[in-house]
Amino acid sequence: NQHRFWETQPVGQFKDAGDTSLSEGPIEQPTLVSAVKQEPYNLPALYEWTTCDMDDDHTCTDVFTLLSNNYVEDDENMFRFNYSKEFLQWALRPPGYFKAWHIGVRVKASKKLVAFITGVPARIRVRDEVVRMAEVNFLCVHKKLRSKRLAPVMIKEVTRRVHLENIWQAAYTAGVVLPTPITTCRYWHRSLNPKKLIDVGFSRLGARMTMSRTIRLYKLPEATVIPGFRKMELRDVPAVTRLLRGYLSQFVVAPDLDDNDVEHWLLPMENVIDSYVVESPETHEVTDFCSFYTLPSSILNNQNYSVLKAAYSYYNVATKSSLLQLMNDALIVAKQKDYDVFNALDVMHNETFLKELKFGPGDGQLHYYLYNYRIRNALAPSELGLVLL
Ligand SMILES: COc1cccc(CC(=N)NC(=O)c2cccnc2OC2CCNCC2)c1
Repeated sequence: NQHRFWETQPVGQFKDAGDTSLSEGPIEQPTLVSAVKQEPYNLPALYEWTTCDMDDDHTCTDVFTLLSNNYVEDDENMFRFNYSKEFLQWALRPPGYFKAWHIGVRVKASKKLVAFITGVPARIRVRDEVVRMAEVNFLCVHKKLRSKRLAPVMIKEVTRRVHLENIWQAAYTAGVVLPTPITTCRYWHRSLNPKKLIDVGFSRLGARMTMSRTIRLYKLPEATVIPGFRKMELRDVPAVTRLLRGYLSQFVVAPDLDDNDVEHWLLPMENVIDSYVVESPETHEVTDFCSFYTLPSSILNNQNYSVLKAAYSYYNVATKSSLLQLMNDALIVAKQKDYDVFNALDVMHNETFLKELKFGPGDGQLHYYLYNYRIRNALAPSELGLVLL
């Protein structure tokens, strides 16, 4: 009965797999917003709903602390995602966001924040339909409250609040298999600081490899190589939007980004999002673009280090350079900025550079899901053009 909850939801059900009579698209039709349940779902006695105002520093600190101590860990419980406050404010306040979708659960007596779930609005294209969706993320229940069936009520509550805004679909990811993934990605890691990665147990010294040989293997040039490679600026937004829309149009599922979205999601912010363009020295045209976001992980028990500084590949478009050369420059910049590791999923055209740039396969998978939208056959990761934070 581990999928007891998901069998009640409008998502692709395992029993429907292979049923070609089921059409692609919404599973349930929208209702009138006035027909949506107006009051929040019931919580267990001692708890209350709270809307987390991410503009308020104290609330932001409460959210940061809950996630820092209770959010996703790797399969061996050696690392835990440690999103920064600035990152959370960026991730949760895109154009058109709803404060009501930043949902917390507090202990009535102490007001302690013990659970969290969020949605942000996004326009996601599925084949040639642009669908208004919620990107649901940061579902977290305090370690001491697990198995109280809080997660299903958190999911129902964010769904209810999304319905109140007349939005009927959602996109989300998970490291676990739920009904039913639209695609399953592998994640890959490129060592930048192999000595630290081996010391903290993230990587292991290769067979017949010495530490000095390993350090040499992952060594990168001090400076980027592509002429005209520079940090993205506000004036680049229209060109980057054009590049991105052109590139993403080839994927089955991808965000439908306009200038406003690109300005929010891709303008560089220190220790949150890094974005670079290649401006042709001859024509001054912007021909390529690469980006990565900053998501450190707490190292749960190591004498010498407490934080793993990790970069996560975001959106990259190469039209004049090769994607290989462009990502090599991204690695060089990440190394310059003292990142320990550069992570990427095998989505979009990423598998064309992973092995050649010395990425190694991670030991887990990331499953992508759509809520209330059926995709007839699961996609290959290379058909997916969506990266969630
Ligand atoms: C190294 O520290 C970790 C701390 C917690 C979990 C994991 C493994 C893991 N689950 N990694 C990913 O999900 C992952 C690997 C590569 C790229 N993006 C990823 O996840 C992103 C996107 C989904 N939301 C979390 C961040 C690693």
